[in-house]
Amino acid sequence: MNSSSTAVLLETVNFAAEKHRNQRRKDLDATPYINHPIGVARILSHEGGITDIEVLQAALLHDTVEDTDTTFEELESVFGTTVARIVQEVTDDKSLPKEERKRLQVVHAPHRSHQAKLVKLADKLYNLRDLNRCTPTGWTAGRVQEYFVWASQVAKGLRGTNPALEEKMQHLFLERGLQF
Ligand SMILES: Nc1nc2c(ncn2[C@@H]2O[C@H](COP(=O)(O)OP(=O)(O)O)[C@@H](OP(=O)(O)OP(=O)(O)O)[C@H]2O)c(=O)[nH]1
Ligand SMILES: [Mn+2]
Repeated sequence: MNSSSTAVLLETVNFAAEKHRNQRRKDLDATPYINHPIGVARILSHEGGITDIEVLQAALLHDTVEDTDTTFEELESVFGTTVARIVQEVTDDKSLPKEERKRLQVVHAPHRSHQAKLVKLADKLYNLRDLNRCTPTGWTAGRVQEYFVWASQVAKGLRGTNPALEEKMQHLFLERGLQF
């Protein structure tokens, strides 16, 4: 990594950390939310072998618009059109009912760009591992299994994107008796 990409990644992770500063994960420890986007970017780099800096930046920023006051215009002006576009592709429309948002993820997944599919794949892999690590507060075992079933439907539309990540995901689905 050259010195300018190091600086770019630090700017990006700092932006995401400030945006998510008041958010916590749903686990018992109330882990800082920023652990999730950092972990998603780390899966892409460390496990997926991804070096495309705009994909790694989009991974760090992927929940900022969905879950904080960040706008796409803001992302575009700070990080450029490609990063903003990838984040936009992986952002749910929170004005829609939850069932519809979940349905649209399944429908849209196969049509996303390669860069957006990478971020989606790593996002799901992180969240599935997190569910195996501990059950979010208020979730039943049935709700956890339902999330795995739905994630497997989304992940089917992401096949052919990154063999290493897909193989790891496949193991998680097989453990739950699901096809991928
Ligand atoms: N497994 C897990 N997930 C947690 C935890 N804390 C927060 N989340 C977030 O919750 C979302 C999954 O929960 P759901 O009930 O299905 O979705 P919702 O938050 O949109 O209502 C994920 O959002 P997302 O990243 O936007 O992904 P997606 O599921 O919407 O694709 C995930 O990052 C936690 O402790 N464990
Ligand atoms: Mn996420």
